Amino acid sequence: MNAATERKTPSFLLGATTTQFTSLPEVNIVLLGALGVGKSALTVKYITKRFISEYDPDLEDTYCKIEVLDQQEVIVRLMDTCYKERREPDRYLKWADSFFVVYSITSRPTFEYAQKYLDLVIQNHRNGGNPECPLVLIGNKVDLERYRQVSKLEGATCAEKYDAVFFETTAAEDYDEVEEVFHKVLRLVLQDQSRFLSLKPLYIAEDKMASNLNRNSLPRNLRSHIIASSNSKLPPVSKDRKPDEKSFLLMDRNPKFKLFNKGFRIFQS
Ligand SMILES: Nc1nc2c(ncn2[C@@H]2O[C@H](COP(=O)(O)OP(=O)(O)OP(=O)(O)O)[C@@H](O)[C@H]2O)c(=O)[nH]1
Repeated sequence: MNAATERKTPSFLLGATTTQFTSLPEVNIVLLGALGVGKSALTVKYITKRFISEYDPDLEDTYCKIEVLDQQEVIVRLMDTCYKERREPDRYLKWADSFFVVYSITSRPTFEYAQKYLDLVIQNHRNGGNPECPLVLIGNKVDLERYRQVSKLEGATCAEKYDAVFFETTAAEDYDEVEEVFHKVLRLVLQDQSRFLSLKPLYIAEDKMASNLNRNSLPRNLRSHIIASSNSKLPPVSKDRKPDEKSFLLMDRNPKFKLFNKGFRIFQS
């Protein structure tokens, strides 16, 4: 594949590995939250501008999109976790550059559940995770205002407690709102990455890089800028993942991917 064709790759790639885009900045986002809060809906809305109404709650998927943000192309990967993920959090805790903890404003239990995820991420920060990694609390389903159980103030107060960025949004309506949430967070992550690069310029000859550079001494979100390895780009796979759900591993070999393997029904918004 030459450089010209590389740029023609579709802007949304289900679970793509992205060896061909290694010069672009990359941001990995993990979506966490209780069953049915809208993690998949927000993911698919951001990737495709469409709203899903059906889903398989037992599946985890990773999506990739080449985003143009402030005239700069950025590789954005989203890991849409399933509720079983709290059983083996290390996989996504190490992979993420930002965490979206989602609850539904129509369900107080999901708000309480969200706080368990916030605790988990904070704990990870304390145990050596990147404390600059933006933590984002999202109250979803604001289109269902009449069923609201969690006030905006409660959401904002909770976010403040965890030093998280707070948004209320809906996957069911305007795409621009969802896009804005992602863009704000991407800017935060990218600012952090560029701050690090400006502090620690790397003057390492390319041929010596792989042997001399201690990849683990860099923040996790910068490692992929230094060493291009297709396997390092793959998100770790949940042990709960069903054996036949390997679409994201197959992506490099089959660019004519199926759009979704969750059996989503998609409606144009
Ligand atoms: N009205 C409304 N419905 C939503 C919204 N987001 C998601 N839904 C619906 O809520 C249900 C659950 O959404 P999902 O996106 O599958 O939720 P999830 O958090 O991924 O759930 P799991 O995969 O089970 O963890 C689906 O029927 C969605 O169509 C929203 O913003 N507004």
